Amino acid sequence: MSSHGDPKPMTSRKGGALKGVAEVPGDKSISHRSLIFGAMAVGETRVTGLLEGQDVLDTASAMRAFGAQVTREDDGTWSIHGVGVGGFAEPEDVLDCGNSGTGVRLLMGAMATTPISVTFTGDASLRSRPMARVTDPLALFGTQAYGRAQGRLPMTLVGAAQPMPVRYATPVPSAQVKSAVLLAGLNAPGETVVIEAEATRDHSERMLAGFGATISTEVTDEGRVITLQGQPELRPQVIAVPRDPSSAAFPVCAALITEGSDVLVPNIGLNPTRAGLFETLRDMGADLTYENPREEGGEPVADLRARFSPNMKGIEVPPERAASMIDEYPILSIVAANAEGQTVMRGVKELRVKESDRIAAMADGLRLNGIEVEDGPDWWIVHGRGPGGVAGGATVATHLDHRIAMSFLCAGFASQKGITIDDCGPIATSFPIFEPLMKALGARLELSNR
Ligand SMILES: O=C(O)C1=C[C@@H](OP(=O)(O)O)[C@@H](O)[C@H](O)C1
Ligand SMILES: C=C(OP(=O)(O)O)C(=O)O
Repeated sequence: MSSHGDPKPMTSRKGGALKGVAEVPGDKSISHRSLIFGAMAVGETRVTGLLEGQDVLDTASAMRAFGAQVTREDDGTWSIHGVGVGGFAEPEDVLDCGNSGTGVRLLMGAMATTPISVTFTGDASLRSRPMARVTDPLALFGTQAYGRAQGRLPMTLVGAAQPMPVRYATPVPSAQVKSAVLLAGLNAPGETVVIEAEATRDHSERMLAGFGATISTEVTDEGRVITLQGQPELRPQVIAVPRDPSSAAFPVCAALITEGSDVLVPNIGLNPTRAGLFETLRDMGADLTYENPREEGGEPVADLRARFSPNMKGIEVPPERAASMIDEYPILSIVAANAEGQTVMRGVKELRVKESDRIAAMADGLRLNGIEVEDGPDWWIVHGRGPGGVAGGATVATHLDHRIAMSFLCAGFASQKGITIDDCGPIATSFPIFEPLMKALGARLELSNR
């Protein structure tokens, strides 16, 4: 939904320690994929723990527009009656994917090899993001795309009537691009191959195998070579969505920087393609432990315990770790501001094409609140001032970006004068219970008057 209400400024302030158990919502990436793969299976897929954030709800609406039956039961279980690979109907209206890059790019892939026309749009943030990274490889299947200049939404895609399978090496490290090509490959005869030089989150590969597709990954000199056999019949699944490590990052990091804190964040997936932030925090000297480590649904899972860590040191984040923590750099930079010394983040130009230019948005907000930041096209350096070193006192522009909003609210808990963000509305895209969850830990958050 691109209709976004009036901006809602919010202020966070230093209160007491954060304490308690933080039960964060379901994983956003796995939630989108549960709905999309469920809609492409034949029969009923049942999903528990689905993230009911706006991004995922917009994908649910899109699946209904494609002809799948998607319902939510009173106990919170979601039921998807799929139409099968190649079975999508042509939506009668424009598909509004709201704020969600994952939603729009995966949906483009999913319809690209079915002969229907679909027009996609989104909010002001999504309309400014690059789509050619997806429509270029989809053109190899025979899909046509007509959008605004520089491949911007709104954009109409005409699915290929006689798709050819594709072999494609992704030029950017992006699970969205990889997944779009694999989804398109589902309805192309023969083998579709995606090659990625750097490993990105592998939820599509794992879930497609679970739905009965023939898919394999081989690690070669070129990188990861993923091969999918086209035109499978996908079998419906029962899916328990694990909790989102990208959402867990907020209570974890808030606890590390807020004096006296001790927070348990149970049941977080530690898939190595997602867990880079937690390794980085431990490298900085964070008191972050993995309790009760176990396997669930084939994924490593643990309860994260984060305690106030007054001795954290800035580090050079290994660039090869970037893809496994790409959404976590904004909150990492807040931890970096509360650590001693420089934190250097390189190889992160993808941050410039997220919901906002995240390097610019974080650098601007940190500088306004008393922290020195240097930045270049694909790198930035935060000069930490140690525990409690963020002065605060300024209002930060969040640019329709949920992660910028949550990061600065967490910064406020450990700041001297508090921090105001111009709009907390976008938080509902990925973490609709952020405010009550943080307040239950003892955080001071209040809607501010304009
Ligand atoms: O595939 C996914 O579910 C996602 C992939 C990442 O985007 P890119 O593929 O653009 O890096 C990430 O930033 C996004 O939040 C979710
Ligand atoms: C980049 C993100 O999401 P998307 O690309 O789906 O909008 C995110 O959630 O941080």
